[in-house]
This record gives sequence, C-alpha cells and structure tokens, in this order.
Amino acid sequence: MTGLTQRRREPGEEPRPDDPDREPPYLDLDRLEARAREVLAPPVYDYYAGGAETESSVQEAPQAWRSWRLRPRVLRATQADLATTLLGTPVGTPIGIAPWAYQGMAHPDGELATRRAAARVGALMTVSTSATHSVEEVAAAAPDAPAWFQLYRQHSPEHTADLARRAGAAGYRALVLTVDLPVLGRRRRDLRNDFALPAGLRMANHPAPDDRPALSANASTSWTFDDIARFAEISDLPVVVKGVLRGDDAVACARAGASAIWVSTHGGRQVDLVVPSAHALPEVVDAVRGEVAPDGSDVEVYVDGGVRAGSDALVALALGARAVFLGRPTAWGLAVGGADGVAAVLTGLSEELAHAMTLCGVATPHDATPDLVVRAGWLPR
Ligand SMILES: Cc1cc2nc3c(=O)[nH]c(=O)nc-3n(C[C@H](O)[C@H](O)[C@H](O)COP(=O)(O)O)c2cc1C
Ligand SMILES: CCCCC(=O)C(=O)O
Repeated sequence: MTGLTQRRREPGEEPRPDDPDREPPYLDLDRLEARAREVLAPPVYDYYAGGAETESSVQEAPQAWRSWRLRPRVLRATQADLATTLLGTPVGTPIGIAPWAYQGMAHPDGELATRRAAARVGALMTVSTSATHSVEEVAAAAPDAPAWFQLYRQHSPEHTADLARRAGAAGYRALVLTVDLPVLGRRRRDLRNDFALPAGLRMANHPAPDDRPALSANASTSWTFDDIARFAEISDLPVVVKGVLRGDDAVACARAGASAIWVSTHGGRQVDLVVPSAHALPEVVDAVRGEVAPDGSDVEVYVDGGVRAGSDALVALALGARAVFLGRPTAWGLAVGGADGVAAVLTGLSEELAHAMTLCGVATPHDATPDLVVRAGWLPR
C-alpha cells in the first residue's frame, strides 16, 4: 500500500503520474491523449497530433460526425454482432487501424505491437510505407491475421514497384494507394520543431536510410489514375484508393480498377479547410453505387478522420461506409500501453459501437442503413 504517504485524491481529480494505481484512461480518448503527451517527446507528440496550417480541419473532424443524429429503431430484439468482411476477408469488427507512420517513436516495438494488438482483437491493420519495421517484419508479427499495406511513392519507381510486389508476396490482402499526398502538407508544428525521425529509428522500407532522415514525402505528384491498375497488377492485390473526397474522383478511381475507395482528409494533415470526411462520405457512397470492382463485387467505401466514439462509427456505417479506421487514438494507445493499449482502444470503441447498434436496433454492420441518420438541423452545415 502506497496510500499511507499519498494524499487522497478528490473525486474527478487526475491521478498523479507517479500513482501506481493509475489505470490508463483507454475509454476516455481526451485523457488518453493527455497521458500520451506526458510520455512522448514534445516534437513527436506534435507530429502525431498536428495538422496542416491552422489545424481547423483537425479540430473540425470529430465535430463533423456530431452534425449527424441517429434515429433509433425500437422493439427489434437486437443483439449486435460486429463481424463483417472487407474485400472478402472476414474481420471481427468494422473498426480498423489507419496507416500511420513512424510507430517506433511511440513504442520500441512500434508497428509490431500494433499488428499483434490488431490480431488479438480481430481488427484489420493498414501498415504504412513509412514504418519503422519492414513490410516483411510487420507481416511476420502476426502472420495469420489480415492486414493491408499502404504504398507511398519512393524516389525510384523501381523501388516503389518492388515494395508493391513485396507486399503481395508477404501476404498482405490489399494495397492501399494514398493519393492525398502529392506533396507533404504544411504542418506548422513540424516546421517550427524542424521535425525529423529521432536517432536510432530507421525508415525500414527505404533502401538506404540515413541516420536521421528528415520527413520527406517522396511526393507522388506523378501518380495518375492509370497507376491504380498498374499497382494492382504488380502486387497482384486489390487496390484501395485512400484520400478521396469527391464523388467524381471516386467514380474515376473505380473505373480505373480500384476495388475500394477510402474517404479521408489524412487526419487534416494535408489540406486545411478541407471538407470533413463525415460530410464527404455520402457523396462518395452515392457516386460509386453500381460501380463494380475488378473481381465483379461492389466497390466498397471506407472512411477515417475524427472517429472518437461508437456512435460516430455507427453514423459512418449508416452513411454507407463498410469500415471505419482510427489514426491518432491508436497512436495514443500505443504510446501509453504498447500492444495492450492499442487493443484496449480498439476493444473500447468496438464495444461502444456494438452498444450503440443494440440501442438503435441494428443487428449487423450491414443493417446500418441511411434511414438511421439525419442531419442535425440546428447546427451549421
Ligand atoms: C501521425 C500520423 C501519421 C500518418 N501517416 C500516414 C501514412 O504513413 N500513410 C497514410 O496513408 N496516412 C497516414 N496518416 C493518415 C491516417 O491514415 C488517417 O487518415 C488519419 O490519421 C485519420 O484520422 P484520425 O487521426 O483523426 O483518426 C497519418 C496520420 C497520423 C496522425
Ligand atoms: C512522408 C509522410 C509520411 C507520414 C504521413 O503520411 C503523415 O505524416 O501524415
């Protein structure tokens, strides 16, 4: 017992950092972020938390989900079951992990820990090109669990193609082409901090990592719609196009060979004042209705950005997303609790989603239909 020497905590008061009884607040994402901030070096925290220019879009993303309201169905004797499929692969929850870079800055095991957590809870992980472990190392951390690989352009086209090929060979189930980063966004915090990967960490998928590489985007200004079919062929994987916010672009991607469209603002890190995912999603869903993937199935739509509660996720499913992905909440989980922290965040939000579904009379993710939501008329649109 340490209590004898410690002042009793007042109700609602945060436990002190040295309080051994202090349970990580995995169910309170604001407090979890505050805890992560305590353990991360300030420039690392800024890199994870920050966004483009004034960060209005970072702040707006969670609020935008809350400009929708749910219309519960009653008397449906519902027991929610979260299981679904993504591009034909079964998953235990429609809440997955978005690709986020340099996870070794949050925890020594980095992407390996995140991958193990995803496998443990049956969630799908998307692994970033800008990882601190290689494509193959992350695959080997949980070889039987499904994962997708997110591709960024490398300096040499051969190296980019090689990464796509390696992702296919290592057992990833899809290639995610991130198309909202022709150049890196203007992130004022990173510019102020002169942010670079801390010494000792490597960009494991880059051919010749230098000791302390600056954050370089290897900007993909040269990619076009034709690259969708090209990378599908090179990797022999279905292609998901990530970072689409317009219906016309979504249709063009589908017709160019995409199997799925991922609606995203890149966490508000690229364009500030960008339309929030929560408002772009219905347009994209409407536009791709009837579009067919190369294997003959319907083109799927996913979404990320500011999803922080089970009811946010239910709104997304009702608006037509087949899956919802989390970025920063999993970063905070990894920083505070390693694999256990990531698993706790995923489990906590999945439980909230199941609860929201039961309360709204929705038995499965497929039963979340558009009639479940309405725009909150008294809020600005
Ligand atoms: C620290 C950080 C790094 C990111 N790195 C990548 C990346 O390497 N590739 C990518 O496609 N998206 C990347 N993203 C964007 C995420 O995949 C995702 O779109 C976004 O984080 C979702 O928003 P949320 O953080 O509000 O949940 C990154 C986001 C963050 C916060
Ligand atoms: C080169 C950029 C990699 C990480 C990234 O996508 C992000 O920081 O948002």
